[in-house]
Amino acid sequence: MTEPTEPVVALVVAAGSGVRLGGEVPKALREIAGRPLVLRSVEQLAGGGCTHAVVVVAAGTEDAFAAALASAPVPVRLVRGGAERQDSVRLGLDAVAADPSLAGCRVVLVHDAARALVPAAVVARVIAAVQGGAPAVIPVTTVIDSVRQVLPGGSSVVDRATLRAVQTPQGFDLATLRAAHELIARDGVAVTDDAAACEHAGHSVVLVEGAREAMKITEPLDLVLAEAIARADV
Ligand SMILES: Nc1ccn([C@@H]2O[C@H](COP(=O)(O)OP(=O)(O)OP(=O)(O)O)[C@@H](O)[C@H]2O)c(=O)n1
Ligand SMILES: C[C@](O)(CO)[C@H](O)COP(=O)(O)O
Repeated sequence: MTEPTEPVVALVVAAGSGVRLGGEVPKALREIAGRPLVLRSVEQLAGGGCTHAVVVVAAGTEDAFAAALASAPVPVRLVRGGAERQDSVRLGLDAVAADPSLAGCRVVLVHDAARALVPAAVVARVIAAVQGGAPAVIPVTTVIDSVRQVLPGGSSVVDRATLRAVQTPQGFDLATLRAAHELIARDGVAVTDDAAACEHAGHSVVLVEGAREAMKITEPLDLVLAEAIARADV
């Protein structure tokens, strides 16, 4: 008899409002070439090896998200989010831990719905690194532009060779990430991503190669670019 496959859960945070993008609907429901960002994200995560998705959404948007995700390739559970991204992640993690159908899950990937074009190969790299024993894994890209640090006294060049831009999905050992989120909540620490929560808890972070297509759709120009990438099937 074959062993049942261990669940690999994609925790997709989609409870933001997308103020910088503008528009009437939540950003994750905006479409690229006819398909909502949130659906594209779940499809890419499934393509890379995730077996289930927990999608964190704002109160009152559940029906719209359920409709947008009706054709998702893996089982999807919707969870209500919080005021800040880290609150949404923590609430999603609580739902993962409480869900009997996800019992035995050790690997969780936290992903911004806004990074809808992440290649499946990036997802697979992140999963492989966590399954290989890393407690926290993040995809990164090099920085293309020259970078300056601007301070009240003037500005100075920062050596871009030492810099990396951080993307999602970020992959974790589930118990490690839950404990890290409990700790930052207890310590009142604000983080911009989940790797930083793990570092606060004393864990080291492993970097894997990301991809430019996994850019975070944030401003109107990003949506134009994403549309072109999706139609060209880059
Ligand atoms: N309280 C929040 C805030 C953000 N997010 C999610 O975190 C991801 C990264 O956030 P960002 O892309 O900056 O989205 P918004 O916060 O929606 O953007 P804005 O700041 O322009 O309103 C998004 O997928 C967003 O939906 C979330 O789940 N819960
Ligand atoms: C998680 C993230 O996308 C990594 O780059 C980023 O930190 C999200 O930050 P935001 O402030 O919600 O845009």
